[in-house]
Amino acid sequence: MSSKKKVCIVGSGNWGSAIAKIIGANAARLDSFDDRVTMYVYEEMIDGKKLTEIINETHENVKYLPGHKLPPNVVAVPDVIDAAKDADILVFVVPHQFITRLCSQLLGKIKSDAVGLSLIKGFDRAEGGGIDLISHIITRNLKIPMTVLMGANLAGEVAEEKFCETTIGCKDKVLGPLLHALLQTPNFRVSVVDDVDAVEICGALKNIVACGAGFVDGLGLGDNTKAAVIRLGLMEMVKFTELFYPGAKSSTFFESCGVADLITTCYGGRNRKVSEAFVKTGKSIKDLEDEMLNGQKLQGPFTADEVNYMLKNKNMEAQFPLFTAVHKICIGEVKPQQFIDAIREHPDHKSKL
Ligand SMILES: NC(=O)C1=CN([C@@H]2O[C@H](COP(=O)(O)OP(=O)(O)OC[C@H]3O[C@@H](n4cnc5c(N)ncnc54)[C@H](O)[C@@H]3O)[C@@H](O)[C@H]2O)C=CC1
Ligand SMILES: O=C(CO)COP(=O)(O)O
Repeated sequence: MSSKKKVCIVGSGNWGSAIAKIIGANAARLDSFDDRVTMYVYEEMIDGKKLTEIINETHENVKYLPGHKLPPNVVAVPDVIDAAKDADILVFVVPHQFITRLCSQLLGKIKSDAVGLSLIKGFDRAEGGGIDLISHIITRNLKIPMTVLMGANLAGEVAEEKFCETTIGCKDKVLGPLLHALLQTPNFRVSVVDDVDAVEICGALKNIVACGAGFVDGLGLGDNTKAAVIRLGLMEMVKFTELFYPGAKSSTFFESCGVADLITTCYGGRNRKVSEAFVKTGKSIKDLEDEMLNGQKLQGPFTADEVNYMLKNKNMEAQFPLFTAVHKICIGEVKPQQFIDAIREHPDHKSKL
């Protein structure tokens, strides 16, 4: 890598724009980074004008993070290859359903010694009936080493610079401090751990639990019920990680990427909000996503589907009743009113004497 690292943010949605505020300001402030940060923007027209032009003229992503100025050194680029080709550090932050296509566009077009940081929460289906981590997909497709950043980070609050924490998963002792410097601010406190896969798995799975929390709210059940759903969801997250990714550290669940992200998403996230409306209105998740999120994308229902694909193939649905119920409710196979019945006999309720 060259001495001043060039950074490209691949994505410009709600979280992509919030993190661009931090990365842009730190890159301008710190000698280790090139001032100019490119941001790949999936082009769309807003009131007859290109979103990239609006961002470059007003320094505001008026669609996905209105009301917040991006640093002027963050440059919106509509072509992902132009945005990424010179970068030493690629920060991936698109809804997970778009990553495979983006990788195929970038293949062979980026620096061979570039490194990646994924902020993407989700999985994809793998051949053979399992699932793939998004960072593994990127490494396999682009042949670059990957790190991840996950945490209790609702984008709007991060953009407002309210105090919070986050977790970077990185095994490399040189790269870890560099990424820490690129991301940390007085109000965005970064811990770096080496349990990379577990950090990412936490970030993906909590979105399924958040849908369950939304069902609880839609059904008018109380805080105790939501706490039970959060706890049972956490137990399933731990079991899933232990079974399918052995070697993960239990301490990772106590980082921001674990229990803290689970809590914030189950109270303030989009998956919770849309799942509540799903119960109250009877409309489909897709229609509600379109109506309520102005182009932002839900990750929870897709993630529940991907996880269920694997659990079903392994005949293990019964061991994960909460993940399974959330999926079946999202696809309309089970009524939301049956959610509590689905977790009433949870395997975690057996006597532990
Ligand atoms: N929003 C949040 O509070 C947080 C989100 N995340 C994660 O970050 C990732 C990205 O989320 P957000 O930035 O919030 O995105 P978002 O939910 O705002 O999604 C909209 C973005 O998707 C882009 N898009 C739409 N169609 C596309 C296509 N065909 N190809 C490529 N891009 C397309 C849009 O241009 C826009 O940039 C997700 O995995 C999410 O779970 C993580 C932490 C916080
Ligand atoms: O991941 C998030 C907060 O850390 C955002 O969650 P939602 O996608 O449910 O808004």
